[in-house]
Amino acid sequence: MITAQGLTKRYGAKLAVDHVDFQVRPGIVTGFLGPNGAGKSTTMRMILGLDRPTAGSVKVNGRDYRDLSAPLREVGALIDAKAVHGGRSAYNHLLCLAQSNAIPRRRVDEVLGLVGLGEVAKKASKGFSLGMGQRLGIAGALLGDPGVLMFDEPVNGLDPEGILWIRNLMKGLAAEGRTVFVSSHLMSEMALSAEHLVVIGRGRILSDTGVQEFIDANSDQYVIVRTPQPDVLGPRLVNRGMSVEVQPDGAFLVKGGDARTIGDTAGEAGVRLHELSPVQASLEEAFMHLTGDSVEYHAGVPMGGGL
Ligand SMILES: Nc1ncnc2c1ncn2[C@@H]1O[C@H](COP(=O)(O)OP(=O)(O)OP(=O)(O)O)[C@@H](O)[C@H]1O
Repeated sequence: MITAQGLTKRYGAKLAVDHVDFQVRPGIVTGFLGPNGAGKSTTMRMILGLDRPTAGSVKVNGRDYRDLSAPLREVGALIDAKAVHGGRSAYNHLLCLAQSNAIPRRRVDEVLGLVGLGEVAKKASKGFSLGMGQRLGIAGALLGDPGVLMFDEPVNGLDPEGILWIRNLMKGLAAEGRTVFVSSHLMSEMALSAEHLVVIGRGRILSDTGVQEFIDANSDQYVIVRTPQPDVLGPRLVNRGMSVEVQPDGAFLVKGGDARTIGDTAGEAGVRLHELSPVQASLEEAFMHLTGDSVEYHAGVPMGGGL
C-alpha cells in the first residue's frame, strides 16, 4: 500500500507536485497517468526517498521509505533503466545489489530466470538492447521479492513483444497480491494493463478512479446516422431529447441517445436508415480531454474532441 497525503514538491518557483492525495492498493495494477511534465517521476522519486517532499508525506506500508529497515524487500522500482554500471555483467550488477541488502545469492539466479536474462547473465550489460536493459532493471526491482512495485514508463521504446511481456508481468505481480504502481503518458497502454487510474496534470490529481469509469466519464459517445429522410427523422430525435448536428455530408451526429433508441424512433416513423453507427471517442481523446488544459507545452495542434 502506498499513501500520499498533501504531498508537495517545489523546485524554486516550479510547483512540480501540488498537495496530492492518493492511495495505491494491493492486488491490482494502478496506472499513474499524465502528460509530460505532470509530476509522475517526481512523485515516484519521493515515494522512494530520492527526493524530499516540500510538504506533506508519502508512506509505503505506513512508513517513510527512509525508515524501512530492508527497503528492497518492501519496495522494488524501475525508475531509470540505464542506471546500471555498463561494464558490469547482469549477474554481478544484481549480486552487488543483493549483497548490500542481505539477499541470498540464489535469488539472483531466480530473478534472472524470471526476466529471461539467464543466458546473457555473464555478459557486460553495456551491450544490452533497450528491452534487455528494462528486463535487468525489473530483475533488480524483483530481487527482494517486495510487496510493492513501481515502474516509471516501463514500456517506453520497447517492441510489441517487450510491451506484452511487461504488461503480463505487472498483471501477474498484482494477482499475487502485490501493490503495482506504473506510470505512463499513454492512455491506451494503461487501458490494457491497469485496473485503476490516478491521473495527474500540472502536479494535481485530476482523477482517481477505475479504468472503465474513467473512460465512461470522459469519453464522448455519439451515433452517426444516415437517412434519405432527414426532415422526418431529425425533429423526432430532437423530440425525444437527443441533440442532432448535421454534418457537411448530410449525416447526423446524434448525442443523448443510443443506437437502439434511434433505430426504434426511425422504425416507428417508417424512416429508412442507411447508417446507424455508435462511436466512442478513443481513449487518447478521453485522456486529452481531461488533461488538455494541463499539458505544459502544447504542440500547437487542436486537441481531441472527435467530430
Ligand atoms: N530537479 C528538478 N529541478 C527543477 N524542476 C524539475 C526537476 N525535476 C522535475 N522538474 C519539473 O517538475 C515538473 C514535473 O516533472 P516530472 O519529471 O515529475 O514529470 P513527469 O510527469 O514525470 O514527466 P515526464 O513524463 O516528462 O517524465 C516539470 O515541470 C519538470 O520540469
